Amino acid sequence: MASLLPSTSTLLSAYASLSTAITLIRTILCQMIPNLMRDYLISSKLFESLSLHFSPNFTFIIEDRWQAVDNEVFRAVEVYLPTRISPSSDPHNPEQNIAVSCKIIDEFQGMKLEWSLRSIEAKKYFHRESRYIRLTCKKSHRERVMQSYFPHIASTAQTIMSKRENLYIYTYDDKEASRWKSTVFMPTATFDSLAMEPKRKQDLINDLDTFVGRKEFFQRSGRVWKRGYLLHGPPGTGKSSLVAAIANHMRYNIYDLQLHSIRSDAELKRILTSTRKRSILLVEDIDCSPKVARDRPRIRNEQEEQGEEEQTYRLSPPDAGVPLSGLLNLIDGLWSSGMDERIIIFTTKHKDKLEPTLLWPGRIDVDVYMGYCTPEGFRQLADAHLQIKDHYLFAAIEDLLKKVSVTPAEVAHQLLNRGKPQAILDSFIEYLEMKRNGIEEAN
Ligand SMILES: Nc1ncnc2c1ncn2[C@@H]1O[C@H](COP(=O)(O)OP(=O)(O)OP(=O)(O)O)[C@@H](O)[C@H]1O
Repeated sequence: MASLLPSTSTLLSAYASLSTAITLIRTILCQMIPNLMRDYLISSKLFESLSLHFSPNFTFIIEDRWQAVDNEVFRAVEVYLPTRISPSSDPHNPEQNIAVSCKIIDEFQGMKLEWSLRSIEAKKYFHRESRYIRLTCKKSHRERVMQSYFPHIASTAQTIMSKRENLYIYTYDDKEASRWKSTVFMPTATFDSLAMEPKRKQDLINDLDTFVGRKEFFQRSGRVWKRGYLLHGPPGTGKSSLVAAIANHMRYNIYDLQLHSIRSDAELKRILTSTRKRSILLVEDIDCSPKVARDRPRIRNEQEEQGEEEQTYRLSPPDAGVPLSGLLNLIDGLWSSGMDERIIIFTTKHKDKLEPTLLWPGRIDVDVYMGYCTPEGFRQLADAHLQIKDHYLFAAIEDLLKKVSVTPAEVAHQLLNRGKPQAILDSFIEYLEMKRNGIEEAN
């Protein structure tokens, strides 16, 4: 089994030259490597590279995780290397794996670079297999590797990732492997297909675009490079569709965080730190988040005092997740320690039920209300579903929409009926009239 750890004697003999090398590398990093790549390198455990003192070669070790956090350098290399294996490998598939132990030779600016992927089996059943990548080059090339080759890998990987066809949605799997599980996500919703008041839609798009381009602004002003959105409104008004449209627009993957499936703050911290940059952390229906977890002993005491049967208490799961406040505190702390370039989206059907702390400035930057279908929204939906921009029945429909609360989901459902536009619109008018009569009867 491969081991990352050199023997004590190797360590002692290598120590002097290694510490000099580390100082040198740090200097090179600070002076020559672009910010983005420098972040990558510093966050990786690159400085722990093992260099045999007398060897003409220098070996970098890049681990897949560093202090329980996914290593961005490892990720970039993982995306870059398949493009060096064969022309037939699909550069747009970020999940394409490199075989363990296979050697890949790359050439860059006259340097020969030898890569190989290794894995270390889990020693205990609750450990995970870890992987690391070795890059060997001539010792004399080490500086150029740091100065030019790693930045080249970072920019190539970033280009590939931004052009990739697939987006991924990650869900946390606490039963199988206690890690995020990815599924290809093909969002059909786009900003074009979304029924939303045009100005609000454009403002939102501008806000997202501005966010991407403002890394330096955030750094200069000492602010953390992240953006928080709260989407709220009744069911079926397009909150999930808007999340998909945002992911589509940004080409960001989504991490769908189900608070009830997390057992402790420590677990939450671990999985949050294993999310990747340029992604959306989605926390849906936050008004339903498990607030009871911390309060459970108190609830039990109250129940016991009230003489309720023990069975009532047992109906609630033994460990129903961490409360939203725990998530918020953790996110504040993590974001201020380098978990930047992320979007976090909260959704709720009941903004009024939210803990006021969630709405603190800095946590939510943009508040988006998704409401019932407006005449303008109806026109957008009719265009998307029936490919018609105008019709003599629109006036009657728009008039009814001002009197009846109908969600865009209901409208979309009605417009999906089969038949000619005339028949579909007639039947939609009937539907609206029935709803209006229902409301009037109830009144
Ligand atoms: N604003 C909208 N524009 C276009 N389509 C919409 C809109 N709102 C809803 N829809 C349609 O209705 C379906 C359900 O909407 P969606 O799941 O996005 O609503 P939601 O507000 O997230 O609902 P919930 O709160 O119940 O999760 C969507 O798949 C889409 O077809």
